[in-house]
Amino acid sequence: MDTMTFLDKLNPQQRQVCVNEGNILLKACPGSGKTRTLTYKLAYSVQKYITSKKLNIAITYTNRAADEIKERLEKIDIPEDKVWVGTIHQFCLEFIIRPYTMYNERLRKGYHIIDDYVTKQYTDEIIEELGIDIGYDKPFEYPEIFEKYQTKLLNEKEIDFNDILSISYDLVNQNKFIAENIAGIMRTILVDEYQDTNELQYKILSSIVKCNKNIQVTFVGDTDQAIYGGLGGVAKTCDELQKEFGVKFQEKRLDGCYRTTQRIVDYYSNFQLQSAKIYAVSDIKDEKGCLVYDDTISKSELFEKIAYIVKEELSRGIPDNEICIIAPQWWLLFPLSKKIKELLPNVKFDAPDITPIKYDPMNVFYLISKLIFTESGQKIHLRKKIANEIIEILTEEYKIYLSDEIDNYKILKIINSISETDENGVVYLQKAINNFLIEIGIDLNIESRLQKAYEDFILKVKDRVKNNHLSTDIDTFKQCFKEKEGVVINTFHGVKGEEYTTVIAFGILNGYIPHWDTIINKPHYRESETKKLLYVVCSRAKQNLYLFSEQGRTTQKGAPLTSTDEIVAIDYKYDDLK
Ligand SMILES: Nc1ncnc2c1ncn2[C@@H]1O[C@H](COP(=O)(O)OP(=O)(O)OP(=O)(O)O)[C@@H](O)[C@H]1O
Repeated sequence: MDTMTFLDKLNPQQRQVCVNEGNILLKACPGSGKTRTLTYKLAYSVQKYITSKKLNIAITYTNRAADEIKERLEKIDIPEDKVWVGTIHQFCLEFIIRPYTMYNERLRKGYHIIDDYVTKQYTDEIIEELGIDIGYDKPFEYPEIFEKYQTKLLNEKEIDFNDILSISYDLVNQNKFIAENIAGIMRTILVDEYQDTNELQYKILSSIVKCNKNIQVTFVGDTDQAIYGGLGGVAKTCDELQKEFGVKFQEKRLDGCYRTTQRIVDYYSNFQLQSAKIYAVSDIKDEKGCLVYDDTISKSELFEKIAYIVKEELSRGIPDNEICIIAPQWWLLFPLSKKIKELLPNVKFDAPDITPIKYDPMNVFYLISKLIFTESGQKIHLRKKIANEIIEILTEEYKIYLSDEIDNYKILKIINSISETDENGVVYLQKAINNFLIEIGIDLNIESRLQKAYEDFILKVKDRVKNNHLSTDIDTFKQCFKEKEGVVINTFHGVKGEEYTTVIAFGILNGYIPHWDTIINKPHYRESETKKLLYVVCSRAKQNLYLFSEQGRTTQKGAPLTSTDEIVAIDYKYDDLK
């Protein structure tokens, strides 16, 4: 697509941000087109410097957001070799850790990345060994737990997600040539949801930018949506960014909300911390839609009511992927997911975390599984990329020697020749992975680190199947890798940045939102944290919003949970729930 054609799809303020050559801090309200602008800015930079080999980088907070931007870029036909889109952890792995492994003592002899599942396994073991009761505290608030955990990782040659950041920072900070090399291949760095960026992430990026002040940096976000403060997210000001990066930043804003009706905007403005009036500018701005809050429904009736709402919305012509059901935590969604599938057997559901295999593109067994469970004749380009990634992880991270004849072609040939031998997905997965490894010349009995990672992976799959009462047929496994489709079931945090015609949220109870940890340990942040999360939740809806503080849930000791104070405090004339 020609450059001008896609810029036409932006308003003048958004277009200005796209064509601006300086560094920008863009702050704006939900639905104002921040992600749209960032995507087009990326596309604009590619088109403007079409003959340049330099890369245009977009850093997103989640894998889902990265996929969304990639899809949008695909639609406007942007050459993919000029852009890179992914999370900060993927950025660090791809541009810093993998190419410069030999410059880090800890990584040099091989390493592998563990996820939060293994971290929890380790911390649970350590807590038991130490015999301490941590209550609602986070394990790493106890230095003795943290120390033992670190020793465990060192012994196992493992690194976790935090290590990815700290090792990356050490690499770019202690070896100027690494930062210079990376800076030399980049043209732009755009960061979405910047309010959730932590100090270390800013430092990694600034170490690179300081080596090439021609890199154009853009931070995009909304401080009212800063829901990861607990994980160290900091929304820096323009001055702070200038100090950190050593270059000038201009602050820019976008006005108007393209997503939502004015009624919903006015409602979620009750949770806004900064008082700036938001105007709906979409075609549906004057629609009444539906705005329901119910704090009388009992827990036992809730799932049937939600199923009824979904059915009604579908019958009114709302597409399934325009409806989402959300709750503060995954464990609240497992029983909902099971029940609603029974109640609405003909409706498709997309529950990204209620699947046997967790999305984890940095895990070699996830990548092998993806090749095993997806069609061999489709998306050949992507399959080749995954095969290359598998070779890279095995040789670079696990330091396994593969014979010269193992290339992406051979990997795909082996995977494609594996036939379905078992109806049980878990058994088939194990057999297929083992066959594959034998065929490429890897003996798990010799490669102990790979064997441990394999066992962790299979254990996690089994746990997920058991805990979520999932079916083990092969189709359930194939489903994990299908394109997103159906009514979305996700957490409040998981739908950040997304939008749906109808949002159905439940579990709005003191103890869940705000979480006990906030109520007990950080009471002074209680109001702001709760309001920010409710602001994010309600601003996902384009037209219809159903909120529930169901009755009948209790604490572990049996005390009833009450409706979240911050929503009860709102004086609003809601629609009746039919
Ligand atoms: N200029 C525009 N014309 C028409 N639609 C627009 C325009 N700008 C944005 N939109 C649409 O408005 C919706 C919200 O845009 P986007 O997701 O980029 O907002 P955002 O500011 O990133 O929101 P959030 O802060 O909630 O993540 C999208 O459907 C987008 O396509």
